[in-house]
Amino acid sequence: MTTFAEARSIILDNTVPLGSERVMLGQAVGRLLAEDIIAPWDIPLWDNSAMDGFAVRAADCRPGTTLPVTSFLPAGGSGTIPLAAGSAIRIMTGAPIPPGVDAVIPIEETDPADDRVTLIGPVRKGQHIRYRGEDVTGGEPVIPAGTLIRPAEISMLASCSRLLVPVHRRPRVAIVSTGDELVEPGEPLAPGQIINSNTLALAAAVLEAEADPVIVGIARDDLASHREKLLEGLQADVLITSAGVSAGDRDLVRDVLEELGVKQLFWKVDIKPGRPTAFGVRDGKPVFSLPGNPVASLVTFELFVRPALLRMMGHRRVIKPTVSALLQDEVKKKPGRLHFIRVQVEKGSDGYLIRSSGDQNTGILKTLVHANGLALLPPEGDRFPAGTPLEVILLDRQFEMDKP
Ligand SMILES: Nc1nc2c(c(=O)[nH]1)N[C@H]1C(S)=C(S)[C@@H](COP(=O)(O)OP(=O)(O)OC[C@H]3O[C@@H](n4cnc5c(N)ncnc54)[C@H](O)[C@@H]3O)O[C@H]1N2
Ligand code: MOO
Repeated sequence: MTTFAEARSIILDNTVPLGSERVMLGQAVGRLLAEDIIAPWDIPLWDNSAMDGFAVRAADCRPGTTLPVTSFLPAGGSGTIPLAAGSAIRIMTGAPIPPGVDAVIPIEETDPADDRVTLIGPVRKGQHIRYRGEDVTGGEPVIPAGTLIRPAEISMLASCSRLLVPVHRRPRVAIVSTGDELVEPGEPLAPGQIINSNTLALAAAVLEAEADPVIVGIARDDLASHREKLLEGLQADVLITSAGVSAGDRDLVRDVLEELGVKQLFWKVDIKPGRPTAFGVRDGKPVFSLPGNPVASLVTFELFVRPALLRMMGHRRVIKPTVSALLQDEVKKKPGRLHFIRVQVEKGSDGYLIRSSGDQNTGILKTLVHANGLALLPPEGDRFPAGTPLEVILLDRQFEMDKP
């Protein structure tokens, strides 16, 4: 059987970043830059004042000197009128430095009157001037391809007037749930039927990974319905199916995917939950077949699908790091498989502490609701006493935030 590490490397060996598209600057946050950005000009574009105050020639200035104020230069003023020797120009932060000026005196360091100003302290040549190009030189690479665009990158792109930003495409991720027993949430439930929670849960997981979910609907347990829905799903960049991948008589997913040209690269991974997971490709498109149990389907999304989506969006770091945490109460399992148990993580004074969030049966969804981490129980062990250090995947980091 495929090990967890093998499964993950098969998946990542078969996913590549999608091509690029151009998006409006205002929509680019959270995307991954697809090209290097080169500054088209110097930033700032001209010498300008760093303070509200007076533009002067340092050589004219001594403590106690009074200079006539000849004009006023607001930010956005053109700053082309030269400073006459022995005078001062009232200047605002951001206004261009007029010819002849070599220092700016902040208003607090002066004694201003209507049309003149008296200086209080000494003035150093060059003080409070922001020089052209001191931040960025035109032609300089300012943001490399592959960078996650945050508000800081938006600010730099705006300063370069890049209104259309080249970013990696977000994968469109088709979701097909399978099973005759499924009814959509809100519909009346006949005996034996179950509510299709996986479609919306997986769509939410896709959204949380910042990709675009495409809900295809439910494939019923017959070949025609499977063919129709799976073929529709294969039009997207990624296909995720839910259920119908274990050993049941009606588990048609893998057969129909094969018929539709999907090459299966593994089926069954040596983990719990999530053993029946299958993965394949069709013309380079990844196809994930996740188990139907709601817990197994979300855990396998976290372990296998999310890293692949991140890679497709251009992320270079795609695997959540694990943290080490001390188990607070004993847990047991059957030896043999790697288990991912749902745990509650908290921060103690000496590091992370974990305890099981409840019944670890794959059918128990509540335990996932109450969990904020998945702890790895190594295959060989069967008893993990309190105090055992375990690796934990943090599902969310809310618990690390401080309360006001
Ligand atoms: N003989 C074997 N039986 C099973 C095996 C096995 O290896 N041999 N594996 C078990 C494991 S582990 C899991 S997990 C499940 C996964 O099976 P499938 O992926 O084929 O899923 P189903 O059997 O169709 O459904 C399992 C379970 O999940 C519920 N389900 C299905 N779809 C949805 C949905 N969209 N929303 C909510 N819940 C859903 C379904 O009703 C079943 O209760 O197989 C074991 N059996
Ligand atoms: O592995 Mo199944 O995925 O236990 O529920």
